[in-house]
Amino acid sequence: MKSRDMNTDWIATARTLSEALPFMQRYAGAIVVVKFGGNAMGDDAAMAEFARDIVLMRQVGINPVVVHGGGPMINDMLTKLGIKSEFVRGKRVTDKATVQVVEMVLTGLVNKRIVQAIMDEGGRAVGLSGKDDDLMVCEADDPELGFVGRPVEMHPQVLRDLFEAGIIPVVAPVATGMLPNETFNVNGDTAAGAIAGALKADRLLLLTDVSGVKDGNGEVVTDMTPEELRAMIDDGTVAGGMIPKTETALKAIDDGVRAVVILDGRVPNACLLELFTEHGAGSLIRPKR
Ligand SMILES: Nc1ncnc2c1ncn2[C@@H]1O[C@H](COP(=O)(O)OP(=O)(O)O)[C@@H](O)[C@H]1O
Ligand SMILES: CC(=O)N[C@@H](CCC(=O)OP(=O)(O)O)C(=O)O
Repeated sequence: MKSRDMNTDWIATARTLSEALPFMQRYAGAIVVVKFGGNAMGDDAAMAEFARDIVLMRQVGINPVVVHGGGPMINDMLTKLGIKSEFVRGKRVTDKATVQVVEMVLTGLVNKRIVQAIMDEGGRAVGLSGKDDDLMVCEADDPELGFVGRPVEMHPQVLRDLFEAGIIPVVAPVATGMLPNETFNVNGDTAAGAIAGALKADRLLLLTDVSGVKDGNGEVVTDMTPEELRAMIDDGTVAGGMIPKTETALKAIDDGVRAVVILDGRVPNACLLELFTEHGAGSLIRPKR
């Protein structure tokens, strides 16, 4: 197995290592689900850095699960194939031809790129989709959206088995249905939330291409309750791709996830900054204590 020296740049970003250690101890044994959005992925160097963070999380005793997106990569392939695509409320309208491309791109190109990056950084990763071991079973979300799935049944034991074996699961948001041969395209945020909820995860980190949830003045709200976030969705402050993300956050908290963070995945060491520093990163959503 290939192995590289552990990168410790983030320690320079964290104020001191002594600041990070208590957080590392606090999170030992924790389940952290990380949604890695297509817009947050960046180039090979950024991918390697993300993978290094995930491997470091595992090395300090966290059980990370990576759930990825890949919207821009699906767009590229659909364009090459001359298939038009549109989004309604942040979700891709998905016909039969589109769902085939989605499965091909997400479970093939994108999933394996992330698995390989984690392996290159000295971790152990296994890629799967919602179809594997029936991890995520869906039904149609909305007739207007075609083969877009809403998770209705989760079987997360396969993820616990992988934790036990020291393996980092990397999940593509493609799912099976209740009927034979059904395939559903699931929004990556929705899939990450369903997985985090099924595992009652300690943290759900939603990595995206903005620094957090912004208020009407464009300022990132660093700490909010589910009720405050609901109000921002209802008054239209939250729009586009941020809608499924924030709806996911609210549902995940309802399902028993302790806290959700929406943060900029393009920032170096974003996950480590959030988990292992006092100030954290992005927008933290958690119930009032
Ligand atoms: N209130 C808001 N705060 C932050 N971003 C918002 C807000 N409302 C809409 N957005 C948009 O949501 C986008 C994030 O969603 P999306 O592009 O689907 O991300 P990803 O590909 O990472 O899942 C941001 O780039 C931004 O343009
Ligand atoms: C139903 C739906 O919209 N599915 C998404 C799945 C990928 C995804 O969520 O990618 P990002 O996280 O990069 O946006 C899509 O087809 O684009």
